[in-house]
Amino acid sequence: TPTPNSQATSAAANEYDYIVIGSGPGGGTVASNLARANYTVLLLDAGDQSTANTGGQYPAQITWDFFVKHYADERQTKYSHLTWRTKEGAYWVGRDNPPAGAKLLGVYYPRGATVGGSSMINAMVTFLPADSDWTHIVNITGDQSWSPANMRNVFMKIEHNNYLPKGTAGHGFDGFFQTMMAKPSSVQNPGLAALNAAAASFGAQASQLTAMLSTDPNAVDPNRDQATGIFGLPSHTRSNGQRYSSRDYILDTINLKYPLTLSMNSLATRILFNTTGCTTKPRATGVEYLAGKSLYKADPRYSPSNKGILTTATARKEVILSGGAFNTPQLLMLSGIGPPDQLSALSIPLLVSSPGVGKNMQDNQEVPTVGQFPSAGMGSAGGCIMRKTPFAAYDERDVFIMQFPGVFRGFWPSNQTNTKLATDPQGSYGISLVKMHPQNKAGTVKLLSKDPQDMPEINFNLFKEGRDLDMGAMKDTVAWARRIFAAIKAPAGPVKVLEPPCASVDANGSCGQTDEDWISAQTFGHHPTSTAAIGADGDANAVLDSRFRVRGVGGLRVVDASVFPRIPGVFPVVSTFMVGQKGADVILEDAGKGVC
Ligand SMILES: Cc1cc2nc3c(=O)[nH]c(=O)nc-3n(C[C@H](O)[C@H](O)[C@H](O)COP(=O)(O)OP(=O)(O)OC[C@H]3O[C@@H](n4cnc5c(N)ncnc54)[C@H](O)[C@@H]3O)c2cc1C
Repeated sequence: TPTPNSQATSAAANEYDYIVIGSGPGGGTVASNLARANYTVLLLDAGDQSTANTGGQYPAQITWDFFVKHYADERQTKYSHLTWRTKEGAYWVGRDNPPAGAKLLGVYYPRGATVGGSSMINAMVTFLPADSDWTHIVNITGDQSWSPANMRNVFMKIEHNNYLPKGTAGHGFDGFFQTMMAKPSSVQNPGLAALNAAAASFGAQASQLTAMLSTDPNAVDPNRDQATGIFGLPSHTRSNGQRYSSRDYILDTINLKYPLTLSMNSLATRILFNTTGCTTKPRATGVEYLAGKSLYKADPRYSPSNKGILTTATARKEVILSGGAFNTPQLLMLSGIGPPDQLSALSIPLLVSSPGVGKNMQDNQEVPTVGQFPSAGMGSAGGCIMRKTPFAAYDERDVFIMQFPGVFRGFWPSNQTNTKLATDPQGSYGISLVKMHPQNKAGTVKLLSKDPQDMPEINFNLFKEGRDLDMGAMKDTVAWARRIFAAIKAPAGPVKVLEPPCASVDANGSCGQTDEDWISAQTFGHHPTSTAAIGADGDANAVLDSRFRVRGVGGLRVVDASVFPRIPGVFPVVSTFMVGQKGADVILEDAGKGVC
């Protein structure tokens, strides 16, 4: 455990140049960079430095268990892996016939709550967004520093590439963010059969497969966002495959004796303001937090007797909020910045009317198409597939696909007690689609109480907006996956398609409305973004300006996955590390200018 750096605490106790709340890819990067510029920084995280990461599981030591809604109506009850709390206090997962007296919690949605945030529990896929995601920010704000070319420079600045020859265009080799892409030496069935069928669907030959699986999807290429087919899959790992997260960057910064103080087990509860600190608007002056372990109710180890010790810290310059897409809007609202109706309903004094806080939430929707091979096989080929469907919103590729033995149906607590929960038969194989560029921006994070230890209500309101495009692309890809399975012949095949279930598939592989109902019930996600978004001057829903400043106050910025007006690409983590870097750069540019 690192000890606070002696330089960090200056004359006044608990007073720093900057205070950063949350140590994920956004906050961990911004805090480390500010400290590396020799400013004193306090980094608060509600979690600690436990290392219980067993790959794929979500251990209590490092995870917050959120339970979310996909819909506000009865469609919510159709998901087959709903989580319930039994009378005895255990988790029970399933849809039908829960134990008598069990209470429906919702759809399990884990988040990393530890030093390193969700970059400690995520799947580490490192996939740059489309250029148009950056151009969108330029278009709405006029800030050219968000141009795709400049954001590529930001990526090159942070990246420490471990898989390409040094000097490869568009990549960085001297940054902190470790990336790696394994190149397959051999591909075996059943993955080989699935990939060969996929390659053929793009008009490619089986002999090209190994080369395609080694193709860098993050290469700088003007046609990248149109390119479809099979690619390699980079991850944020070291050259030996070990996870690299913002925790590593934070600990390196501390070990190098930069003035970064890491305060773990510290749940921020409110941002403190001097209401006339910037003459006409309030100025953030510090943070109130509860010191103690497992204080948030999403922490599976929470106990009502955990009250914590109320503590304050002062920021001489600025406070940076990086709690992630659920907790950043919660903390803004607890601090009086948010939709006036919600705050007044909970008697929270309104500091700034900001109706966009907790709105605009987006997620990349996933769903597997499940086939059953005649014999079980473990041969996995890795890599990924990109498609462009007729429903592409921005005339760019719009669906990402992974395929592997076994089936990924989303998340549920591993310590659940339903012994009858269906398991997949031998030979099951999932072709999992991830819908990128979702058009639905109707997700919300709303306060349920003014108690900072409570979880907010999280509702993705799926398919409420842009249904034709989002659902159209997902249905189109399910039909494509059925065609892939149908193309696999002996000896690897034939493959029986189990899901989505269908009595009568049409010639194209579609099951029409039945597919639509299945997708609507069984889709899931884990990339929430955009709940405190950057937007144009004059847009009432723009919580931030293009320099991450919270509108209506001085001395407060948001730097995390909440800031994106549009969810970036198919996997948000690399974009969030980039935002951490960009955030630190603009804060340092502004450091001499005063915060008002
Ligand atoms: C299971 C899973 C798999 C994923 N897989 C991928 C993937 O393969 N590729 C990809 O690109 N993305 C993936 N993601 C998403 C990605 O990890 C996130 O988008 C990213 O980590 C968001 O970074 P962030 O800084 O916004 O917030 P987070 O990483 O969520 O970090 C927020 C931090 O803030 C702390 N915090 C919150 N509230 C408070 C408070 N009040 N006081 C103090 N501390 C607080 C939390 O403890 C946490 O450490 C995955 C996410 C999950 C959960």
